[in-house]
Amino acid sequence: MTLQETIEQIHPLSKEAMDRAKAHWDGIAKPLHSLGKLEDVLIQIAGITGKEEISIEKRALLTFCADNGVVEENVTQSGQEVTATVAENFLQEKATAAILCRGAHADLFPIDIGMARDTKVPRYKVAYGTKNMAKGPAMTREEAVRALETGIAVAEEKIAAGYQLMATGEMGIGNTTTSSAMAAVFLNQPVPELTGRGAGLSSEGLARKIAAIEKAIAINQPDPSDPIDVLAKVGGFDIAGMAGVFLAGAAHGVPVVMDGFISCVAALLAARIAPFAKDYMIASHVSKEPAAHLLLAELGKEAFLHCDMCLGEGTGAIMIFPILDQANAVYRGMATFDEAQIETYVPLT
Ligand SMILES: O=C(O)c1ccc[n+]([C@@H]2O[C@H](COP(=O)([O-])O)[C@@H](O)[C@H]2O)c1
Ligand SMILES: Cc1cc2nc[nH]c2cc1C
Repeated sequence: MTLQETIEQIHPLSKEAMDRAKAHWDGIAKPLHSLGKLEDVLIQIAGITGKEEISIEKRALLTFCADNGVVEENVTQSGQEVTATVAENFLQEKATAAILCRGAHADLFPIDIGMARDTKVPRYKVAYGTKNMAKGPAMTREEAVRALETGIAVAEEKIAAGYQLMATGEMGIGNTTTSSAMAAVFLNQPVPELTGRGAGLSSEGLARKIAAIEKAIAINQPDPSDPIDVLAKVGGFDIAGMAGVFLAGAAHGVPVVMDGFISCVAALLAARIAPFAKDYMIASHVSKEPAAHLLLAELGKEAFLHCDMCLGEGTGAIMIFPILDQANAVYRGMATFDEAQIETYVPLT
């Protein structure tokens, strides 16, 4: 579907399915709501799919790989060539996300949405990297829409293949610089408060990164009320691809798990494009990057894990798959009050 068609297909969650899922939890022989957020997330998934039964066995991690022209400003610890190296390692189970996917029974799909080099990673390239946003717009508006629609198309491909749960990930040297820029515009907060050390940076490097972001915002003047303008001027192709996945998941009734800082920025971009898309997103962890908790708060999301992770690739999102599985095992397999011959539990007030 096009971006516009996708936006038009995004509706509120099914309240009826959520009521049925809640009633199912309440009938299970254990104190009411004693699995807390684990109960809530399955109720959310019921609302997303419209079904009381939860099926999340077939799951995919979509990891968008892209390069960022702003690396010219010396805002990263490693060189741009690392993007391509790690991206190829996804295919050989040599990157962290690949190992975690194996453990969580998830299929990993790396996607070249805009790397500066060609690799063996499936090519959905919008361009060979973005332009340096400290000197002008990172991409054209047309490229921004095409990158969003690439994410939508990849997600739709996986949904058509039967995937029931999707996670978002990225790989792109320099993408914490673009993410901090987008976060500063969307949250209307000072750049230094939203900017961290990314994949590792000295204090001088951090100062250069803050200056580059401030310059990019000053020269491009992104319009906070126009999310695609913000993406085009100070964003990246990986962020656009992930936002496309959030939008497609919402349009097709498939839950999408958020990852760390960059993924949270993509989630906020999707929510600014289509506000109901928020309800289809599941938060996983709180990244160590300073803006992560602010983005989650803005989205009204609470994460399961606080592990100070800042690896990206979708690693935090995959970490919650076993947690969701355990919750679903209880939801599916536990005896009800009737079966366990326990009188209905009445909560103390
Ligand atoms: O997901 C996060 O919260 C996160 C935080 C910091 C860094 N990263 C990863 O590190 C890379 C970006 O870091 P940098 O310093 O090059 O902007 C990129 O490939 C991300 O996957 C990821
Ligand atoms: C080695 C390496 C692996 C990564 N994975 C995600 N971002 C990364 C950045 C670096 C530098």
